[in-house]
Amino acid sequence: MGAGTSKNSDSTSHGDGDGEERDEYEGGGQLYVSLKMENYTLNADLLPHVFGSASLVGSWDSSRALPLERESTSMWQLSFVVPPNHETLDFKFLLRPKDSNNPCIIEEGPNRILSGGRLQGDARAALFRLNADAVLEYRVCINADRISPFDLASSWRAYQENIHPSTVRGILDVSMNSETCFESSSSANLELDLERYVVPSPATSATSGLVYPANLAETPRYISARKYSSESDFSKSGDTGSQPIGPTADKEMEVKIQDLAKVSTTSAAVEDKLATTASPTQKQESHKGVFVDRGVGSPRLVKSTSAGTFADDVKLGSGNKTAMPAAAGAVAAAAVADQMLGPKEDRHLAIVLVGLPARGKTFTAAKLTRYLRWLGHDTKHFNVGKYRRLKLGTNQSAEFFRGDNTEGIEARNEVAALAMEDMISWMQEGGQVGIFDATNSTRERRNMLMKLAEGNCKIIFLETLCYDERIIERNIRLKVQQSPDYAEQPDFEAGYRDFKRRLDNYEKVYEPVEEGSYIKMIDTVSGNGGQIQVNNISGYLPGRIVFFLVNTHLTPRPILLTRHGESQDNVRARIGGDSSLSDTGELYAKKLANFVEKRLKPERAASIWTSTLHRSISTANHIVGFPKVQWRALDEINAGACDGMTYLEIKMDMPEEYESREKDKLRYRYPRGESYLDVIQRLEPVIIELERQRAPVVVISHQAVLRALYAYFADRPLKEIPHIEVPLHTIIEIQMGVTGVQEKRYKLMD
Ligand SMILES: Nc1ncnc2c1ncn2[C@@H]1O[C@H](COP(=O)(O)OP(=O)(O)O)[C@@H](O)[C@H]1O
Ligand SMILES: O=P(O)(O)OC[C@H]1O[C@@](CO)(OP(=O)(O)O)[C@@H](O)[C@@H]1O
Repeated sequence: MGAGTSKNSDSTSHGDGDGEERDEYEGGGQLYVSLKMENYTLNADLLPHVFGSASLVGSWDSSRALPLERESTSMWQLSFVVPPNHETLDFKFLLRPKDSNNPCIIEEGPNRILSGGRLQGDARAALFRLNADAVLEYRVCINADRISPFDLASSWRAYQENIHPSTVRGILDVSMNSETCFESSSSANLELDLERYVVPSPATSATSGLVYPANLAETPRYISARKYSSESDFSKSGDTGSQPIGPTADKEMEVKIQDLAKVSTTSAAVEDKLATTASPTQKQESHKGVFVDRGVGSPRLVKSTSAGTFADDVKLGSGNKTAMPAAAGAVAAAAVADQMLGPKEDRHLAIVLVGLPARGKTFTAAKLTRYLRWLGHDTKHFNVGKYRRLKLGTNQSAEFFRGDNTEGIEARNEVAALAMEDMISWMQEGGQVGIFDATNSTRERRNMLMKLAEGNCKIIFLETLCYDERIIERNIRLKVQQSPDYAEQPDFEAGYRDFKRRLDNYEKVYEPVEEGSYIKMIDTVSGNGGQIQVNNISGYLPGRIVFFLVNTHLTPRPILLTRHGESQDNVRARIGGDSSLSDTGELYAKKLANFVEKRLKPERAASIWTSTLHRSISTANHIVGFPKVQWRALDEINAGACDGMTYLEIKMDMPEEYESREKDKLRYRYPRGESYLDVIQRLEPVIIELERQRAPVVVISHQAVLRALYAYFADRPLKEIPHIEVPLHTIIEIQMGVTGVQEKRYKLMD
């Protein structure tokens, strides 16, 4: 943190403290409430919560109580900030059973009262009556610290210590203005109805939340466009155009999909074609389940046809199938690091999902694919369900999935082998990471896959386990709604019953992964953090994948992306620089503050992230009540020798530079500056942090940076990034949720 201008707070924990400094921070102070509960007799089924009189803690509605987060095996904690002029806060702890059918258990005794920033009474224990004979006791520790905005920012900084935000020109790198610091001019005031400002999102917007992610996975090779019939997955998902729907939909696949309206071939022809794609050997071996206990990372991997030279291998994004481009020597360092420096077997990596149905495998596969592609790793998602539907149709009942249905097992193994063969062929052409998405729930199936992969790629199993019945129930319902398997089942309840039976069939034969290299995600979406277990994982890319998975979760929250208000340099059409806002930009800053206040009011906590440049920091100036964090990583693309010039000046004075950039804007690096690929690499920690945050975040940054960030959420290919439209004075709201990402745009100024 910058200059230590904070005043020390007077702790009022447990009602201690004389309160003489009560008014010290009035008008500027905050009350930082920190709650801890400790109990050594582990009862994982009861989750500590707090509820009380303020809406922040649910207005005495136990269903809206705030959960405490697990800090260690025995300790739970929660911190929140109460506005400076808060009224008395009455609250109580409660234990919420994991099984929602059981009632909450509210602590015994009177309400706890926090008044004028002081806690009344000294109850250091919370007693919960489980039944007539049993009482569960938690040790509690409550701190209510009146602190200056600077202290609050400082504690925020401590919490964020792994972010390394920078300090610039004496401005605190983390700050918080707690009171309105601008006169609300009528022109800056927003109408209360935010919907008025909604503008349409582009056709390529972030819509994964609306599309079942399996539909966006790879389509089997060798199916010529003619072979698509109206029975295919694409027609099920509502696509009738010449391209599959959704942002990632098979953009680079060899098969071009024609206008479905013009295609008359039947699904039988597709089946027929699919049936002939498996090699005879593969067909014979597909379900034998020969046990190949070879672990992973077979030295034979280097035999892959594409494992020849580095230049042959490197493909930045899935668009460029040639060797390294000449464009100004630009290279996405991380995208090639493992290929150049890492172990050879990392060149082709298969992440093989394992798990019962409705455990988030396809969701996780799609998300991981998006992340790795964005980083520049050539990655494809192979969904065996999609292969099955294309080969066998969508109307397989639960019986088909019985563990003793030999025909069903054979058919399922066959489509799995087909998908695996496609994946390996693609890797041999230079593909780097294949995400193989199926239940793969028996050892026999996994052995078959390991055998197919032998000498071709390294396999890491990624098992998703979930023991939270409420989440499983929610997932089942989502699946019945979303999966093409039930697209033709008009009766939801009938679909639901069938899916439950399918699940039972899988459960009977399920064998958790214990072999080879694996990552297990255990209850990672239950809200308590869950666990990630890893076994025999090494290498650059696997490490990165684990780190990504550790940080992602499903807590719904919005991420608001906006450029700074118009700057003086924008008016003069000069790039880069560090100018202040124009009058129009100032007005936007005020409107933005209004917008943020209105939009995020219902949210419990949020933070504002800016770059370290004036125009970004000033755009956040009027936003009050939320911590602000400056990130150097959010600074605009560094235009190096061209900084401060207009595009016309560059064209006239540095024509070669201008032309190089025109030719390959993604890879072009300004002399002594950056390329878009450089920007993407430096934004990776920002993406991880955005994934990790559970509260809303407002990112006020710059055109190039926002193009890169937006591309991650909207799953846009690398090559499109420098051309994505990110207009001034527009807010792109990315809603992260249990079905994926959705986008909404607001334009605040005409
Ligand atoms: N790690 C996870 N554990 C449990 N549920 C998850 C996880 N990740 C995502 N989900 C939820 O599971 C829902 C269904 O996921 P899906 O990927 O279709 O399941 P599967 O492929 O395992 O059948 C998703 O919409 C998401 O809300
Ligand atoms: O990559 P291009 O299309 O040049 O866009 C990036 C440019 O956008 C600008 C405006 O022209 O960003 P900013 O949002 O910071 O104002 C320049 O500073 C920056 O160099």
